[in-house]
Amino acid sequence: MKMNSNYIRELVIDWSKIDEQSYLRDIEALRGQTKIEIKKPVTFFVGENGSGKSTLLEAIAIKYGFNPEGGSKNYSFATYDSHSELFNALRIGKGVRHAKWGYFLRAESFYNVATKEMEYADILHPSEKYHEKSHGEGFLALAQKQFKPNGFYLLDEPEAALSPQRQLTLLALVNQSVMQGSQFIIVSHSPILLGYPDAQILAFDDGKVHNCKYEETNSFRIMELFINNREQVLNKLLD
Ligand SMILES: Nc1ncnc2c1ncn2[C@@H]1O[C@H](COP(=O)(O)OP(=O)(O)OP(=O)(O)O)[C@@H](O)[C@H]1O
Repeated sequence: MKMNSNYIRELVIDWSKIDEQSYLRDIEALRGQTKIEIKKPVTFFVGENGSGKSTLLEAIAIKYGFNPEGGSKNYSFATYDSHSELFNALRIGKGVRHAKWGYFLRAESFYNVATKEMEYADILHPSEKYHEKSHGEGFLALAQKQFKPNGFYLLDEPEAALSPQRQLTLLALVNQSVMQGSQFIIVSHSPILLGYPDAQILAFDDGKVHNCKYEETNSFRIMELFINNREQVLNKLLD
C-alpha cells in the first residue's frame, strides 16, 4: 500500500469530555495530545511501562466496537471492568475503505478469550481448543486463525507469550495479512517485532506521543547495548 489507505487514519482526543479529576490527565504522553496521525499499515506504540500505550489501544478497541478484553466484534464479555473513559473522548478518523474483519488480541487476557472461544463453538465452527496448547502455541494459533485479508487488528504486547522464534513467525503472519490489505496497531517492547520494515513507530516517552526511528527506541538501544556489552552493563548494574 503506497498511499495512506488505512482504515484508521487519525485519532483525535477531545479533552473537554474527560473529567478534571481523571487519572488520564496524569498520563504525561497523552495529556497534551489532541491528534495522532496513523500513517502506515503497521503502527507500533512503544514506551516505558505506564506511559499510556495500553490505555490508548484499549480506547481505540472499545470505540471501534471490540470487547475491551479482546476478541472480535462478536465477543462480549468483561471479567474485570477496568477500562478508562478515554474512549468517550476519542474520535477515530477513518479512511475510505472499510475493514471486513477485525480482532483485538491481548496476551494478558488470552486465557479468557480462549475460554470464550470454546463456549461460542458449534458444529459449523468447532473450537480450536486453545487451552490444550501451551500459552505461546495457543496464542500463535489464534493469530494464524484470525489474521485474514482486509482486517483491522489491535495487538497488545503479543510478544509476551512468544519465544523469539515464534515472534519471527508472528512478524511473517502480520506481513502476510498486510500484503492482503490489513492494518495493525501493535503495543510492543519487542526489538524483533519493532523491526517490521517501514512501520510507523510512535513513542510515548518525553511527555508526548511522537514518531521515532527503530534504532532510537529504548527496546532496540537497551537490547543492543546489553548484547554488545553484557559484562560491563552487568558489572555496573550489580556492583
Ligand atoms: N483504573 C486506573 N486508575 C488509575 N490509574 C490507572 C488506571 N489504569 C491505569 N492507570 C495508570 O495509567 C497509566 C498508563 O497505564 P497503561 O496500562 O496505559 O500503560 P502502558 O504504557 O500500557 O504500560 P505497560 O508497558 O506496562 O503495559 C499507568 O500509570 C497506570 O498506573
